Amino acid sequence: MDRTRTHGWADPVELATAAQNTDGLVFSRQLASGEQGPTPIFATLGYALTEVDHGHAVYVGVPAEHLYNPIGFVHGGFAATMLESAAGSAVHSTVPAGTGYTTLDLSVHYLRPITADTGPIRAIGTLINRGRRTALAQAELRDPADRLLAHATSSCMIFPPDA
Ligand SMILES: CC(C)(COP(=O)(O)OP(=O)(O)OC[C@H]1O[C@@H](n2cnc3c(N)ncnc32)[C@H](O)[C@@H]1OP(=O)(O)O)[C@@H](O)C(=O)NCCC(=O)NCCSC(=O)Cc1ccccc1
Repeated sequence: MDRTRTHGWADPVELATAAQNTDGLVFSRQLASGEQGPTPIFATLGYALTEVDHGHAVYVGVPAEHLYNPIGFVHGGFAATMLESAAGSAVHSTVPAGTGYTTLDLSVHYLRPITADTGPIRAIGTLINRGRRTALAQAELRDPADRLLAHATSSCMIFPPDA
């Protein structure tokens, strides 16, 4: 083996405790500023939350060799993971402190291959509908030329404090 990569991350239990006790938009902004994290999955794959507002979130990732599948390009799981994060954060930004949420489904369309030459990619998540118990969001994955690489829709379950 001649290729290696090292990375670090924050204690996931401390992160989850902070997430549960903090307003979703405030916590997401803390992740984006670096006040919280790095989140283990973000650090492991190499992407980060860069921008968040109510119902809107942007992640930036750098496709690289460590993300390749055995057939010569970036594994579809990387795109799906970034899209799930973006859609999930769009929902998370709308939940008050003490309210949990989790992804119920993720439907991904892969439109263009991603390689180490693609450059930094952005996953832009947008809230479509927010009910009391479920929320629907979408996310677009775009390359530096703003071409659509992949698209996802995702629904989330919301857990109010008394649920
Ligand atoms: C090819 C197609 C599926 C269909 O295309 P269509 O809808 O008919 O549209 P069109 O043909 O117009 O192409 C659109 C644009 O794409 C470009 N392009 C196409 N092919 C190539 C190429 N070979 N190389 C470079 N570029 C290529 C093409 O030039 C065009 O760009 P342009 O407008 O000229 O600038 C396309 O949607 C696609 O590649 N999606 C991404 C699929 C994907 O990444 N899946 C996830 C990873 S799989 C995985 O990990 C699973 C696994 C796990 C473990 C182990 C093993 C496996």
